[in-house]
Amino acid sequence: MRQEAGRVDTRLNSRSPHNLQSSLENPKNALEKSLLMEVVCPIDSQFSQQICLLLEPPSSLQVQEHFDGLITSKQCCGIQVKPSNDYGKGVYADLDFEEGDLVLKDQMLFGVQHSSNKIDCLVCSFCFRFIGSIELQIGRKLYLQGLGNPKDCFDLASSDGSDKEDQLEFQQCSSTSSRNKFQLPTECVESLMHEKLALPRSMKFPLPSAIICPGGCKEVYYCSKSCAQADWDLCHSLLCTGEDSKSLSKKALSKFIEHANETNDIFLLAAKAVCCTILKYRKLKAAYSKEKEKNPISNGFGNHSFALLLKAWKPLSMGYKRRWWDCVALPDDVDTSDETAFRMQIRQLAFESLELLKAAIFDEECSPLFSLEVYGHIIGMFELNNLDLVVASPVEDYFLYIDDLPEAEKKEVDEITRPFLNALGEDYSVCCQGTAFFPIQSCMNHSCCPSAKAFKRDEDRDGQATIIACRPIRKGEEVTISYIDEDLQLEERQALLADYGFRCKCPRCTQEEAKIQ
Ligand SMILES: C[S@@+](CC[C@H](N)C(=O)[O-])C[C@H]1O[C@@H](n2cnc3c(N)ncnc32)[C@H](O)[C@@H]1O
Repeated sequence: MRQEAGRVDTRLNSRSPHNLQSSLENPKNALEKSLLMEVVCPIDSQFSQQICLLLEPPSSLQVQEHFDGLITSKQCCGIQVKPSNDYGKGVYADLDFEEGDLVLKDQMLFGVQHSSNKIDCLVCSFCFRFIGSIELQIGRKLYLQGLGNPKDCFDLASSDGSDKEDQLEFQQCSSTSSRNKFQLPTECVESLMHEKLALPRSMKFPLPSAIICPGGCKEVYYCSKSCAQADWDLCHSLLCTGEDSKSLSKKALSKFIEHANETNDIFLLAAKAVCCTILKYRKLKAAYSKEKEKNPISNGFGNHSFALLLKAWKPLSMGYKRRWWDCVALPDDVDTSDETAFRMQIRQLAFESLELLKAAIFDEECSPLFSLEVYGHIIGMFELNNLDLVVASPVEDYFLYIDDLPEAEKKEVDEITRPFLNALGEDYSVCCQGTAFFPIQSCMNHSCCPSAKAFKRDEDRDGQATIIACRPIRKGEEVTISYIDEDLQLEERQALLADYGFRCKCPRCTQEEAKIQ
């Protein structure tokens, strides 16, 4: 689903699988070469009962209780999640909203920045706020573009920004290609990145210092110690490739990450969901064991391990799910006659990813999470519910500010900043882009004449989803958004919505269909 940002272009639908097509064989060729075999995951048959229980849709009462609790804890007053009339659950207004009102600010459950976007923007890996400084953002981007290698070629050495001179170290990158038309001397780019060179008026756009990962992986950075800790506790302790990683094998983990970067970063998101459930399970188990020690005769659970796993899984159980290979949209360049082969390839790709993840973080007590069935449903949940993650760039703000300065002042400043703007070229305004799952927003149903839209305002500077009323919404009315570009013609809209598994019957579609008949 799309999320729009105030000053930047409409984002594309995150359903188009990142790098997926290039990583797959032509389905017809694959079928002819008999590359496609029905992969078998032994965990699927070994834990079939537990898997059914994990994937069982929650009852209306469980949905109501879960979301009432979530809405209260997040203080998202004004809305309710409840069973919708026709299709599962939906979001309803609990008070009147006027056009332009904020309906919901939703904190993501899991999010990732696209790997291809990491060269352009250095953001906090937990809240997705831009970090460092304007100089670091520009210098790092030009440096990495100069190297032509977007893959984490830099290393922030200082954790608190206290020793700025030593803040950046560089790992060797081999490629020398460049996207820049206007090259700047290497020393100049390095000075900027090391924050030895200050750009005029950049202090007007202060950013939080970059904090390194507590596990020492040098691959993720944060805007604060609290974000670093929260991410560590949520999932990163198992996904960190640094010295303090809690994974089984850092080498296996690196292989999993490499595979995801080369094929589809939705696997990184699925890994976060698996890790989060495992870590929650371990916490619940520790609390349960402590309680048992204090009170040995208490009854507790029968099969307590699985009951604890179900509890840890609860936030994920609430998301609408189908198997990824059943719901992923058929790419335009795949013929419908090749659909079966294409879906088999997607299943095979998910299995490859799962095997790599298993080698890195398998936990026997959480075995059902490593079944292809559960892994496929987690990815399918992201495929059907995710919103584009968009955060506007402060570098764009900076250059717009310079452009708006009074003429004389602008001339003076522009002399210094122009070479950097020219070197960045059209990419100067690239925003942070990724994909994220938002627990409350993901309950919103679609309409081609929606009452609200996902729209980032100027003040929205992190990865939270912002839902704004696009017309008055009365108390009790359903809050709907459009999953697609609603300016498209009826049949194009219906074709895109078919990928979500339904034909839209909103008043607009009904009226337009009636006109045709
Ligand atoms: C993002 S979820 C929305 C919440 C969902 N109703 C639930 O129960 O969790 C998207 C799914 O909801 C259903 N859905 C959303 N809007 C719909 C509509 N206008 N007509 C029919 N089904 C819809 C489809 O199954 C779709 O794949």
